[in-house]
Amino acid sequence: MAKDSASEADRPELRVLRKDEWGIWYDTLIRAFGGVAESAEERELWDSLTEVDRSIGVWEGDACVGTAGVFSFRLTVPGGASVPAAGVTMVSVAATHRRRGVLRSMMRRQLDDVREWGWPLAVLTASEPEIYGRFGYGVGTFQTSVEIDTTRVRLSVPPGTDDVRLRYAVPADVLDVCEAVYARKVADRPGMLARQPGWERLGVLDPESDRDGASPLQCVLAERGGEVVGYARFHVKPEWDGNGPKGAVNLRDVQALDPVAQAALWQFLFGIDLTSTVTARARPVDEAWQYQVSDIRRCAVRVRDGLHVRLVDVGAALGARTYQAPVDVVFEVEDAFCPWNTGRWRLSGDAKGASCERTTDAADLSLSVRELGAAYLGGVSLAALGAAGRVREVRQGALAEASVGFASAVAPWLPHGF
Ligand SMILES: CC(=O)SCCNC(=O)CCNC(=O)[C@H](O)C(C)(C)COP(=O)(O)OP(=O)(O)OC[C@H]1O[C@@H](n2cnc3c(N)ncnc32)[C@H](O)[C@@H]1OP(=O)(O)O
Repeated sequence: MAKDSASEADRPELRVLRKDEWGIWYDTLIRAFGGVAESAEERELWDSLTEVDRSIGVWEGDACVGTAGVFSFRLTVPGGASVPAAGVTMVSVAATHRRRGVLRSMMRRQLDDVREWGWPLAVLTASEPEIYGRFGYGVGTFQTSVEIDTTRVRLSVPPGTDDVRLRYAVPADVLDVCEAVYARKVADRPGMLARQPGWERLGVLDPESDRDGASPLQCVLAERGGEVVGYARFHVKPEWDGNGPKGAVNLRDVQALDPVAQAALWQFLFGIDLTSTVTARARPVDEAWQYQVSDIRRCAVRVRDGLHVRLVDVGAALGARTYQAPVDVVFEVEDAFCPWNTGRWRLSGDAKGASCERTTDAADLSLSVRELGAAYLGGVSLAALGAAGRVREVRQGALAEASVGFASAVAPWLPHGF
C-alpha cells in the first residue's frame, strides 16, 4: 500500500475509525462518488447507522484517503436461518491515491476482522461488479428493474383481491406497522436482512433533492379483517403532453404477507389515474406480478447483479443453511485471499440441516470460494457455473446432485441497499 519513495512518517496508516473523525471520513467517501452533497437528513441517518468500531479509515496525516465500513447484519439463508453477515459498505479511496493497493489493504483488514468476530459471511453491493471478485465475492442475487406500460399491460389478479381494503397513510406515521410486515417476511426469502432499530428510517428517507419532480413519498396500506397485511411506498411523477396525462408511478417498496394482498397492491399501482407507467428498481427476479401481466415484453424487465456474497468461513457458512435435496459432496476449495478456507470440505445435508467439515477424502467438485459465494443463497446454479468452466466435476454426478441441493425454491433477493 505504501509508496516506495514515502518515508515511514508519510506512509498511510490504516486504523479503526473514531467517532470524532466520522465527518472527514464520510466526506472522503462522498467525494469518491462525485462529491455531490447529500441532504442533511440522509447524512444524519448514515452517521447514526455507521458502526464506527467496525469501520476503518486510511489516513495520511490528517487527510483521510480510504474508507470502509461494516454493518452487523443478519442475513436469511436457504432454510430460513438468520446468519451473522458483515455488510461491507462505504468503500472508497481518494482519487489521488487510487491503484496503489489501498483498497486491497482495507479488504485484507476487513476480512481478517470478520473472521475474528466469528461471522461466516461478508456481503456487499458493488458500485462496479468487477471490483470484488478478486477478494472472493461472487454475485449471489440478481434483481430486476422494470418500466411497465400500464396503458397496454393488464394484470390478472387472484380471487379475493377485492376483499383487501386499501387506504392512504402518512409514511412516517405508519412506520411501525410497515416494519412489522417487513419483519414477518424476512425468514421467507434468502437474501433478506433482519433490520435493526434505526434501519426502518431508510425506507421513508425522502429528501426533496432526490425526487426529480415527483411527489413526496406516498404510502398505501393493505388491510384485511382490520389487520395490516401489506404496504406500498411510492412517488407519483405527474406529466402531461399534447395528448393528455402520462404520469409515472415510481415504486419504492412493496411488501405483503400473502399473495392476495400483494396482488391488490400491484393492482392499485397499475390503476392510479393520470399515470401510464409503473417503474420499479431492485425487485425480486421471481416476483408474482410478472406472471400476472398480459404482456411481459411491455414491462421492459432488466436484470442486474444484486448482493455479492463472500464465504469468510466455508465450514460454518455451508453448515448454516439447509439443502432442498440431500447432498453429500466433497468440495476442493481454492481461496487465495483467505487461505484458511483452502482445502477439502465435506458437506452433508438435507432440508433439515447440514454440517460441513474438513476432510482428507477425495474431492467430488473443485471450485473457488467465489463460486461458492455465488451459489450460496440458491439463486445461481452450480451446474451453470460448471457449464461456464467455473466448477470442475471430479466425481461424475456430483455437480447435478449439488446443484439440486443448493437451489432455492424462492429466488434470493436483497430488499434494500446499504
Ligand atoms: C461496497 C461498496 O462500498 S462499493 C463502492 C466502491 N467505491 C467506489 O466505487 C468509489 C470510487 N472508486 C474508488 O474509490 C476506488 O477506485 C476503489 C475503492 C474502487 C479502488 O481502490 P484502489 O485503492 O484504487 O484499489 P487497489 O489499488 O487496492 O486495487 C486492488 C485491485 O483491484 C483492481 N481495481 C480497483 N478498482 C477497480 C475498478 N473500479 N474496476 C476494476 N478493477 C479495479 C485494481 O486494478 C487491483 O487489481 P490487481 O489486484 O489485479 O492488482
